Amino acid sequence: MKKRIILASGSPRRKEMLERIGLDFEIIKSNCKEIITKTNPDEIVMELALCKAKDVAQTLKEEGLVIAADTIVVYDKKIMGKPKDEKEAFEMLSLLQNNTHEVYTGVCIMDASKKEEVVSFYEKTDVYVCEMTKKQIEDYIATKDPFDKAGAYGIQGIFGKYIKGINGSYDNVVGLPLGRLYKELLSLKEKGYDFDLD
Ligand SMILES: Cc1cn([C@H]2C[C@H](O)[C@@H](COP(=O)(O)OP(=O)(O)OP(=O)(O)O)O2)c(=O)[nH]c1=O
Repeated sequence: MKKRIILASGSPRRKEMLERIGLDFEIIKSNCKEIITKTNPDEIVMELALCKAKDVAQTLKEEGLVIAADTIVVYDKKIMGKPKDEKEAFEMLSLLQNNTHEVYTGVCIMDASKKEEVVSFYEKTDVYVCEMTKKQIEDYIATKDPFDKAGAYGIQGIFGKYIKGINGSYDNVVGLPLGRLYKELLSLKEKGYDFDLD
C-alpha cells in the first residue's frame, strides 16, 4: 500500500521544492518549540528537523513518512535563525555583508507508525554577500522580506542582487537540499517504502 507522505512545514518554498520531484504529499505544519541543546550547526539543524518531524508524527494515527527541515545561517560561530525584529535583522545583515557565511539545512524523515527516524542528514552551502551600505540594508529590511528567513535574507528574492556567489546547493539555502533529499527518497523506495517519485 502506498505510504502517506507528510511535509511538516509551513514554508511555501519547501512545498514548492518538494512538488518539483513529483512526490504526492500533504502538509501538516509543526508547532514544535525550537529548543537548541547542541552546539555544532550540523547537529542543531538535525535536532530541530527531528523536533518538527516528531511533533507532526505524534499527531498521525495511521502510517506515513514525515519530512521536516530546518535552516540556519552561521557566521563567525554566531547562529542566526529568523530575526525577531528590525534591529536584529539589521545586526544580522550588517555581519553578513562583505563576508562569506554558511547556510545549514538539516532534514529528518520519520516513520510515523514507529515514531522513528528513518534518515537524517544535513547540507552546508557557503554564501558570499557583497558589501552593502547602511541605506541598502535599511531599504531591504523595509521590504519585510527578511522576517520569515534565517539570517534575515532570501537569496531567491530581491536580495539576490547582493549575492556574489555560492559554493554548494542553492536549494539548500532556500530551505531544502533537494538533490540529496531525492537521492535519500530513492533509496527508501529501494528498501521497500512505497510512494510515487519522478
Ligand atoms: C538563507 C535563506 C533562508 N530561507 C528560509 C528557509 C526557511 O524557510 C527559513 C528558515 O526557517 P526554518 O525554521 O528553517 O523554517 P520555517 O519556519 O520557514 O518553516 P517550517 O519550520 O514550518 O518548515 O528561511 C530562504 O527562504 N532563503 C534564504 O536565502
